[in-house]
Amino acid sequence: MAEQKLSGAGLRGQSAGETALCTVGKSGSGLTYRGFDIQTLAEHARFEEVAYLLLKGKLPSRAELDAYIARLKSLRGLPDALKTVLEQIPADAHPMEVMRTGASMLGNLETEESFDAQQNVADRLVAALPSIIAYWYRFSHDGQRIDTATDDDSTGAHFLHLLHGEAPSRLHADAMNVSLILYAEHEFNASTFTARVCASTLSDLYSCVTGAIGSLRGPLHGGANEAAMEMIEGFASPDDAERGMLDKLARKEKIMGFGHAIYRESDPRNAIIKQWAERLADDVGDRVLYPVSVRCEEVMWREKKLFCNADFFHASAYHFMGIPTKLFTPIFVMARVTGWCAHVFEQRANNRIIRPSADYTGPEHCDWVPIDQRNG
Ligand SMILES: CC(=O)SCCNC(=O)CCNC(=O)[C@H](O)C(C)(C)COP(=O)(O)OP(=O)(O)OC[C@H]1O[C@@H](n2cnc3c(N)ncnc32)[C@H](O)[C@@H]1OP(=O)(O)O
Ligand SMILES: O=C([O-])CC(=O)C(=O)O
Repeated sequence: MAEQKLSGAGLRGQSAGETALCTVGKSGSGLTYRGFDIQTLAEHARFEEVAYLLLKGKLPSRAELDAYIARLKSLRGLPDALKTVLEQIPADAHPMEVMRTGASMLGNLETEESFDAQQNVADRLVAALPSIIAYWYRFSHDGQRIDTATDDDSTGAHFLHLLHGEAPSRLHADAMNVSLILYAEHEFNASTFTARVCASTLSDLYSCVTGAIGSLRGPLHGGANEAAMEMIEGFASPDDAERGMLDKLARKEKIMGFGHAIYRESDPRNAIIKQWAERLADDVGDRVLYPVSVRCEEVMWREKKLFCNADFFHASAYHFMGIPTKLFTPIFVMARVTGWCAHVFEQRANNRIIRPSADYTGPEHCDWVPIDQRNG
C-alpha cells in the first residue's frame, strides 16, 4: 500500500496536536483566547486578566485579579546573582540574548523542582522578565542599578516606568496593556511549538521558555517588529516609502511585518494596534512615521495582496512611546511568556514526546574509505 504523505514544507497545514487555548483564523474576528475574541479582550481586559485566563483557565473574579496583581508585584525583584550576571552582558548585546540568558539564569537560581510548582514558576517569569530586560538596559546604557520593585498595577506601566525612570502617561500605559494582550498567545506558532517540543521531553519550564525566546528572536517571527522599524524610519515621506517598497519588491526582498503563515487576508491584531499607533502619533505630533506606515500597507496590498501582521504597526506604536527599537521583541516576550507557559501546562497534562519523522534525501549506501585514502 502506498504510504500516504502529508505535504507542506514547514509543516504548513498539518495538525501537530490539540489545544484549548487559542484559535487562529477560525472563528470570531480571527483570533480567540479560550473562546474570547481578541477584539473584546483588547477593548475590555487588562493584560493580567488575560494572563490569568491563559494560565489558570478562567477569567478571574475581582478578588482573584486583585490577588494575582498583588502577587505579580511581589515577584518583580531580582536576585543579586542574576543582577550580577546581567551586569556582565555588554551594552551592544542584542536584548533578546539578555532575555534568553535572564530566563536561563533564573532557572539556575529558582529551579522548578517539580511540575507541581509550574504555576509559581510561570508567575515568576511573567513578573520578572520586564525587570530583567529593564535592569540590564539601564545598567548597560545609563550606568544605573535600578530598583525593579515598582508599585505600578500593570505589567506594561511597570516596564515603561523602569525604562524611563518615571511612571508613564495613561495613554502609554493603556497602549502597552493592549499590546501585551495582542501578543499574549497565538496557537502553534514557531516559538510556542519550540516550548511544547521541549516540554514533551519532560524538561523544566525555564528550559521551555529559554528555547522559545530563541525562536521568537528571528526576523521571520517576533524580530519582525524591529526589522519593520528599521525600514520605516529610513523613509522620509509616504512617496519615498512608495518608491522604496516598489524597489524592494522588484528586488524580491522579503518585507518584514507583512504576511502570515496562517491568516490569508488580514491579521485581526493589525486593525487594533494600528488605531493605537494613530493615537500615539497624534499624541507626539508625528507627521511622517504613521503616514509612511499607512502607505507601506497600501502598497503591499495593492502590489502583492500582502497585509500587515501584528508586528508592523507595533513598530511605530512603540517608537512613539520612546521605546528603543532593540527592546521591541523583548516586549513580545513579556506578553508571550503567558501563552508559552499555558502551552507547556497543556503539553504536560497530555504528553507524548514530540518526535516527527523525516524524509531521507542522502545517499543510500557508502563504502568506508580509510582516512589516508580520502581525497582533499
Ligand atoms: C507575530 C509574528 O510572528 S507574525 C510574522 C512576522 N514575520 C514577518 O513579518 C516576516 C515577513 N513575512 C514572512 O516572511 C512570511 O510571510 C511568514 C514567515 C510570516 C509566513 O511565511 P509563509 O507561510 O512561508 O508565507 P506564504 O506561504 O504565505 O508566502 C506566499 C508567498 O508570498 C511571499 N511573501 C510572504 N510574505 C512576504 C513578505 N513579507 N514580503 C515579500 N514576500 C512575501 C512568499 O515569499 C511567497 O512567495 P513565493 O510563493 O514566490 O515563494
Ligand atoms: O502564528 C504565527 O505563526 C506567528 C504569529 O503571528 C504569532 O506568533 O503571534
